[in-house]
Amino acid sequence: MGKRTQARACAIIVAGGSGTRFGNPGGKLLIDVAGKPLIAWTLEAFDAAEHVDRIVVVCPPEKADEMRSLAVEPYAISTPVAFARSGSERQDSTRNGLDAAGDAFDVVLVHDAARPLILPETIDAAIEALVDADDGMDVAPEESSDGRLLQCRASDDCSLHALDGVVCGQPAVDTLKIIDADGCFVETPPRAKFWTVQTPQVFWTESLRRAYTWADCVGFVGTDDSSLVEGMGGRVRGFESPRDNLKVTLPEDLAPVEAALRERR
Ligand SMILES: Nc1ccn([C@@H]2O[C@H](COP(=O)(O)OP(=O)(O)OP(=O)(O)O)[C@@H](O)[C@H]2O)c(=O)n1
Ligand SMILES: C[C@](O)(CO)[C@H](O)COP(=O)(O)O
Repeated sequence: MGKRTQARACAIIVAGGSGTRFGNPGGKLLIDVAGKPLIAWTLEAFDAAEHVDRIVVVCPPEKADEMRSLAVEPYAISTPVAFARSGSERQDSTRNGLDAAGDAFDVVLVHDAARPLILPETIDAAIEALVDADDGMDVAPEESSDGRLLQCRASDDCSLHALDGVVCGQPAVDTLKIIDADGCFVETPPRAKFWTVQTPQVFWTESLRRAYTWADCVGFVGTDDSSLVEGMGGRVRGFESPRDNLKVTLPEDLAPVEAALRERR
């Protein structure tokens, strides 16, 4: 039984990047931000989320002890935390985290360790949005316009759920441009067709597993996990969440993140 829903949920916190664009030699996830290691803020948010039953931190094996002693143990995190080995691409890290999650969880959430402003209530609400989408669902077979199966009744190859995943993000607010090889603008597509998305990205475990199997078969590499589920023909919806869920990517990202965390304290 989950802490509050009937769905058991495991959070996969991907923390295996090198932080090249941030530029700190030891990486960015253990730097002090508003009095705590950056990743400790992220872990505390998942610990405080009522629906998260387990946390898997995916990082280089030689960093796991340091992460545990600096960012887990000092913060009295009560949700069980396990560690898994990261891979060379983010997608490899998620795959390893998914393997480490095991078979006991109905739902998995993939979250960038580098997004410490995530709120427990956003995490819980995103899980509820996925689970509640099944209420009163019609599981009649449904096909997309190009004939891919989106949803069906009982079969090994398709989901019994209304949605395969929900992804935190927002409808785009800026005007978007398509560029040519010289970097010149060639088109301004209608903004209403776009969302910008972040993490957490929440999936039924079996849907994300099938998506990773599909991606391995066809050699698909995406910049987020949702793109694998979309690619296999799954149904994913955006979950509108606070805009301040910034990823610490560049050095200048630190000041607004630190200010927001200090204000929360
Ligand atoms: N092989 C990788 C690459 C990235 N990540 C994680 O994915 C998240 C998003 O990546 P990003 O913030 O872009 O981090 P880095 O890959 O570390 O940054 P850079 O590209 O500048 O090296 C981060 O929490 C990062 O640790 C990961 O677990 N494994
Ligand atoms: C998954 C992600 O956070 C969605 O916005 C993002 O794509 C990861 O960042 P990266 O720079 O592509 O690793």
